[in-house]
Amino acid sequence: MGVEVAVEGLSKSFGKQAIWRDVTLTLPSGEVSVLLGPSGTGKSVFLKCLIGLLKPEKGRVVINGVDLCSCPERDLYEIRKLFGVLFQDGALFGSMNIFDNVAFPLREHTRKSEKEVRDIVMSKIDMVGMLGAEGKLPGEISGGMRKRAGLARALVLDPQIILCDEPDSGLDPVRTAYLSQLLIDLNAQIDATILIVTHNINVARTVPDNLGMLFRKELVMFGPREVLLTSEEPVVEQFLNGRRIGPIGMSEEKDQAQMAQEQAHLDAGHSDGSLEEDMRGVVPQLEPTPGLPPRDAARRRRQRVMQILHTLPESAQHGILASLSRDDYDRYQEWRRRTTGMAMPSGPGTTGTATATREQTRVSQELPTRPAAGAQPTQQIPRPVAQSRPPAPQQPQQSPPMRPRPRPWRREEGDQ
Ligand SMILES: Nc1ncnc2c1ncn2[C@@H]1O[C@H](COP(=O)(O)OP(=O)(O)OP(=O)(O)O)[C@@H](O)[C@H]1O
Repeated sequence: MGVEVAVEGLSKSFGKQAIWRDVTLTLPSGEVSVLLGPSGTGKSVFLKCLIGLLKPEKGRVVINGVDLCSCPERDLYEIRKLFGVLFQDGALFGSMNIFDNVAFPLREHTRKSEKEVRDIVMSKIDMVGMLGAEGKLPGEISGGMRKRAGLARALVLDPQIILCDEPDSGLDPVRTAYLSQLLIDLNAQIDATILIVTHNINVARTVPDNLGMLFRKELVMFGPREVLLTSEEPVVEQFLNGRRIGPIGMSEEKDQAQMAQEQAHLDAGHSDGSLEEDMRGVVPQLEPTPGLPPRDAARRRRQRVMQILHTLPESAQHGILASLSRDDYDRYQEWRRRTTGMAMPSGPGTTGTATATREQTRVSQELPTRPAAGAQPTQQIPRPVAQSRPPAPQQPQQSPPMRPRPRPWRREEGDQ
């Protein structure tokens, strides 16, 4: 299983330029997380700090009890072996064929025989669906194939943590969808902790268990995907919908005068370049391809999130509950009544949602029989960014009864 990555109070600057400060988040073991953020907010810098390529001024990155920011070089070397990194451009050696590119880390860092190297390399090339292309040079294959070759190379040392820097950059929407599926399939097969940095909204909506965003040199939020996907923070709404109207400008931030000018332009009936449709809301998460094992991380994550459900904003609770089957909902309801004496918010629990899977049918055995000691949200709860709004209710018993939001993805009767 992948390992947890705990980031505590991390701050990074280059000279006088602060990139971000006081970033705290946890990548839960084996789960898939996505980090969003406008260009230049320091997402790539964050990945480099996680792997110890850049040194932050403050804070800790703790993996297996070792702080990468302060440990001796030899410990850092060992910890780095846990990582596989997919760089933005694939970072393949142009003069080597795909086989040799993928074999490179094995030949550099292990003493495996050529027979062993061949077996491992071919299995990873197979995993990313590139059998037959191993003799080609990077210049002879498409951008999407280069990404997959880069992924095969990232996998070759059996990493427990995989970092992907904009895996979709330069790919068309269809290739991006295939790559998203590949990442979920990989997670099902190897249960590695995965962090993806991207601007791609479809990837953000459909791939991760957890979702976060960097903006204005801060981590705006990080937590279960439903929190960000249902957030009303202006920066999140603007980013997910790709609007010009909002706090993000061409050079990251705008001043009030520019915001007023753009609003007047919109009020005058001009388009701001976005679609009418609101891209917020929880849509079904990708499932592993049929025939692959279910994702263990999804089961663990469900259990974890159900324990912190009452601490999440109401709209996120709706999104989470809506994805449960009736049985799962009833089971959780019973557990909650038994352990807290509180009733669940009303709403979901109809059978056969689109996210009800063979795995979800097992959840009834998996929900906790008692709350985990000191169960806390593992991540930050959203903070107001550009505008403040009343805080979401923290205790379910204080919440008004919830009405389920429309669930366009709910399965029709008769669907499998
Ligand atoms: N080694 C470096 N030395 C000085 N400044 C750097 C260095 N690396 C990155 N930066 C600066 O840090 C800032 C954040 O860069 P980064 O590449 O992390 O942004 P990003 O969010 O990944 O952007 P994009 O989405 O466009 O890829 C930029 O202003 C960049 O110029």
